[in-house]
Amino acid sequence: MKSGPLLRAEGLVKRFGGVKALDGATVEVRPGFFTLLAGPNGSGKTTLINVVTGLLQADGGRIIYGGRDITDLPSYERRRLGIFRTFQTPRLAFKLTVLDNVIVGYLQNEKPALGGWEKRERELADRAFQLLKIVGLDHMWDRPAGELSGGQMKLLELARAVMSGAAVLLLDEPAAGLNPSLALDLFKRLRDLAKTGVALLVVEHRLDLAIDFADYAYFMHEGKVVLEGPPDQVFKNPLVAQIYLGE
Ligand SMILES: Nc1ncnc2c1ncn2[C@@H]1O[C@H](COP(=O)(O)OP(=O)(O)OP(=O)(O)O)[C@@H](O)[C@H]1O
Repeated sequence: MKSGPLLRAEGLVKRFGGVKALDGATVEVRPGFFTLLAGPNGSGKTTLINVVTGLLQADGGRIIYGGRDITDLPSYERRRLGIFRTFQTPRLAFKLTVLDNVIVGYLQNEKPALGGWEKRERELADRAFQLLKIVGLDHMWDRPAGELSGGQMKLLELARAVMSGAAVLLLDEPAAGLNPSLALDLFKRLRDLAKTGVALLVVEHRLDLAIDFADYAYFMHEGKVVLEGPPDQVFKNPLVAQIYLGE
């Protein structure tokens, strides 16, 4: 059974002086779905993510999350409701272990009651370990996070975000700087993470690399969504080549 959208950004408009970075873009993300956001340089992908997280205020359109209009909510409120983004440079505690970095994600959000703490600790460690398995870092659980590679740090950050209660995760070019084989591995992990029920919206230039892993794709051009559908169909559409060639 397919679930409905958890978040819908509808008719978004964002201007920077004379530039319309977003010109009526509409996207939806669903729990359990890896949704791809592609398009050439300057097509508005990063701006869309910034508007959805509340880093930028939209000039038009609205954002509906879990049935609620969150267009005017500040970014920290959106985060509290479960809308997370990751940053280019992972924000980790490099001296703490990989496992503790995931657990810290939970503790940042909630302080369990003192009674029953030991049981709780066990549960949290189990949950954190499950997430590490999904992102392929379980074998590194007791190593300091600072020993991970760049790609692994990104995966750890995602596991921590899910542990912190992320329901929607927005990722801006997570595979930037990774060679194609590592990028494929990352996308496979992202697909597995989405399957746990989180809604992923991932900006990626290299549409062909993500095709086998994403469930749905949007293709943007000049602030608009010009194509959407199954990733392989979007990629095959002649408009994609035309737009990239015309860049
Ligand atoms: N803070 C800003 N001030 C002025 N113009 C901006 C700003 N941010 C983005 N723009 C402009 O808005 C348009 C969309 O930019 P955006 O960064 O969203 O595109 P993008 O698709 O993410 O591109 P890229 O793939 O290069 O990151 C571009 O023309 C860009 O120059």
